[in-house]
Amino acid sequence: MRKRLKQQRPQSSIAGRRPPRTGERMKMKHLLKSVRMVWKLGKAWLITTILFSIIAGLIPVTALWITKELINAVANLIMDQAGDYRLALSLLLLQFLISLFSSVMTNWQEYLDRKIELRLDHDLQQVILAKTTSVPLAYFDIPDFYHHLSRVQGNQGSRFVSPIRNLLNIGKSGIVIGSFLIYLFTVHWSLVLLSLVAAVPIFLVQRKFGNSKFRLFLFQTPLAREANYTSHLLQDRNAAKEIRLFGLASHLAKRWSDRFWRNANQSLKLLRKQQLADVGLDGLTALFYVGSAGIIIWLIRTTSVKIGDFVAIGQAVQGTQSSINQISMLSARIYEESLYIQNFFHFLEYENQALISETGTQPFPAPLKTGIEIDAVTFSYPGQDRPVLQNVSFQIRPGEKVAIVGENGSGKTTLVKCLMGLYPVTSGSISLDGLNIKQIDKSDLYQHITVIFQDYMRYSYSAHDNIAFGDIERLDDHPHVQEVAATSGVDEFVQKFPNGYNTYLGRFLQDGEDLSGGQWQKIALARALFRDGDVIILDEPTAALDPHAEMEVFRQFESLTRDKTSIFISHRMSAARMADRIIVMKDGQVVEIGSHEELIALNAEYAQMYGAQAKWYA
Ligand SMILES: Nc1ncnc2c1ncn2[C@@H]1O[C@H](COP(=O)(O)OP(=O)(O)OP(=O)(O)O)[C@@H](O)[C@H]1O
Repeated sequence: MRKRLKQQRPQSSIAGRRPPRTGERMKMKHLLKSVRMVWKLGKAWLITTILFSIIAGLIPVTALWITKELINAVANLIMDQAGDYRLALSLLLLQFLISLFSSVMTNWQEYLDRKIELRLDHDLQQVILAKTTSVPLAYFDIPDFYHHLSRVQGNQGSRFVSPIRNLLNIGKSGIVIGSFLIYLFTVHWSLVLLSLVAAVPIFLVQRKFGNSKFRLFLFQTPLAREANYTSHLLQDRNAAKEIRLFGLASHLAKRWSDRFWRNANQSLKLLRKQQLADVGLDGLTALFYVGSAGIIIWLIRTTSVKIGDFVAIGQAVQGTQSSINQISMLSARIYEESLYIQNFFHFLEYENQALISETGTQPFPAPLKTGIEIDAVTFSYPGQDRPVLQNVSFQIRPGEKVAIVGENGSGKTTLVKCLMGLYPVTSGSISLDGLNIKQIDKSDLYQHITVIFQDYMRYSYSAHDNIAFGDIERLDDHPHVQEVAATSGVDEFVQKFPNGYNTYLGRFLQDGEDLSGGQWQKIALARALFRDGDVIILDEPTAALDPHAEMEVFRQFESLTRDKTSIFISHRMSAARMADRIIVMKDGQVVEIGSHEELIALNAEYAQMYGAQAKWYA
C-alpha cells in the first residue's frame, strides 16, 4: 500500500515541503478558465468595466489639458486685469465636472465589483462544497487533502475578479501612458525614454516577491492549520469542559502561539526583504524623476515654455512614471493571483487514484433473498501497512439479527464502513445476494442500508430535522417523525419542550434545549428508523442509555426490525445475547460465530467476555 501511495504523491505534491515549479502554461490555462467563469456569470459587469476603464484612461490627459489651460488663463489674468474671466471660470467648471464624473464612475464600479464578487463567492463555494461532499470518505484520512481544502477557503470571489480588474487597469494605465507619452514626445523624446526605462527593475522585483509569497503560503499551510485547530479548541463549547478540568488552556495557548509566530516570523522575514527592495526601487524612481526634472529645467532655459506648460510637463512625466509603476505592480499581482487561482483548480482536480472506489450502476437487490456475504475481506486504512481487517468471512441471512462483539480496536466499526462501501476493501469481497457492492449504485446502497455510527451527528437544528434527516426525501413527513419518535423514546422528552419538535437541540445556533447523551442517542436511533431501510446497522446504539432505556430500545428495535436484516455492534453482552447470531472479532479477525448458547458452550473468547461482565452483576 505504501508503495502505491508513494507513486501517487506527485498528484498532490503541492502540499509538500517543496512545492513544484508551476508551469507558465498551466497558470495561463487556469487564468483563462477563471476569466471564462467570470464571463459566464457577469457579462454585463465585464462590458461595463471595460468601458469604464477606457473612459478612466482618457480622464488624466483631459484633466492635464484643462489644468494647463487654466493655469495659463489665470497667469494671463494676473498679468492683464482685462483678461478673459469667462474662459478661466468655464475651465474651472469643467474641472469640477470631471472630478465629479470620476467619483461617480469609481463608486459605481466599486459597487459592481462587490456584486460580482459576492456572486462568485457564492458559486465558487458551492463548487468547493460539491467537491468536499463527493470525494471518497477515505480522503478525510489524508492531511494533504485538508491542506488543499484550507487553501481554497475564503475570498474566492475577489481572487477571481482581481486579475481581470487588474488586467483592465493595465489597459487603463496603457491609455494614460500612451496619451501622456504623445504629449511628452511633442516636448522632447528623452522624456519618453527616461519614463520607460524606470519601469524595468520595478517589474522584476514585484514578480520575484509575488512568487516567493505564494511559495511561503504553500509551505505555511500545515502549521497554519494546526494553529487554527488549536485556537478553535480553545473557543469550542465541547472542548471547554476538558480544557478546564485537565488545565490544558495555557499549554494549548502556548502551542497556538508557537505555531502562530513560526509562520508570522517567516512572513515578516519575507516582508523585510520586500520592504528593503521597495526602498531601493523608490530611490531609483526618485532618481529618474530628478533626471526628468533636469530636462524640463534645461528646456525652460532653451525654449519658450509657459507656466501652464511647465506644470503640465511635470505632471505628465510623473503620471507616466506612476502609471508604468502601476503596470509593473499590476502584472506582478496578476502573476501572484494566477498562482492562487491555480490552487483553486488544483483542489477541484485533486485525486488520489489509490483511494478512488469504483462506483457501480446496479440497483440494490431489495428485498434480499440470499443475504449478505463477506468473503475473505482484508483491509488497511489509506497510507497504513497494518491490516485492520484480516481475512474476514461470514454470511448474514435476510431478516437475521446479528451482533458483532469484540474488544476495542478489533475492527468492528471498520467492518461496517467497508460494508457500506465507504472504503474499498484491499482484498476479498462483500456481496448482497451475490452482487458485489462495488457494482451497486452508491446512493441506492445508502437508501437501503441505514447506519448510525458511534460518533453520530448531533445537528444543532430542530428535533424534527434531527430525525427527518434520516430520509431527506421525506423531510416534511411529520407524522412519520412522530411515529418513530414515539417508538424510540424521543417523543417522551421532546413533547415537554416549549416548541415541541420545532425546538432547536443544543445551544449553538439558538437558545435551544441541551440533551443528555442518552437522549441524543435516542434521537440518532429515531433517525435510523425514519429511513426505513432493508438493512439497519447500529454501532453501539445503547452505550449511553440507562439499563431500563436499553431494554426498552432493544424490545422496540426487535419489533421494528422484525422484517429487516440488522447488525448491531455492542460491548454489552446482555444486548448481544438477544441476537440470532453473535460474531466475535479479535485483532481484525473473526474468531467465533454462533448463538449465545453455542458460544457459551464453546467456552472461549465470547464466554470469557460474557463471564467477565456477568461477574460485575453477580
Ligand atoms: N480512519 C482511520 N485511519 C486509520 N486507522 C484507523 C481509522 N479508524 C480506525 N482506525 C484503526 O483501526 C483499528 C480498528 O478500529 P475500529 O474503530 O474498527 O475498532 P472497533 O472494534 O470498532 O473499536 P471500538 O470498540 O473501540 O469502537 C484501530 O486500531 C484504529 O486505530
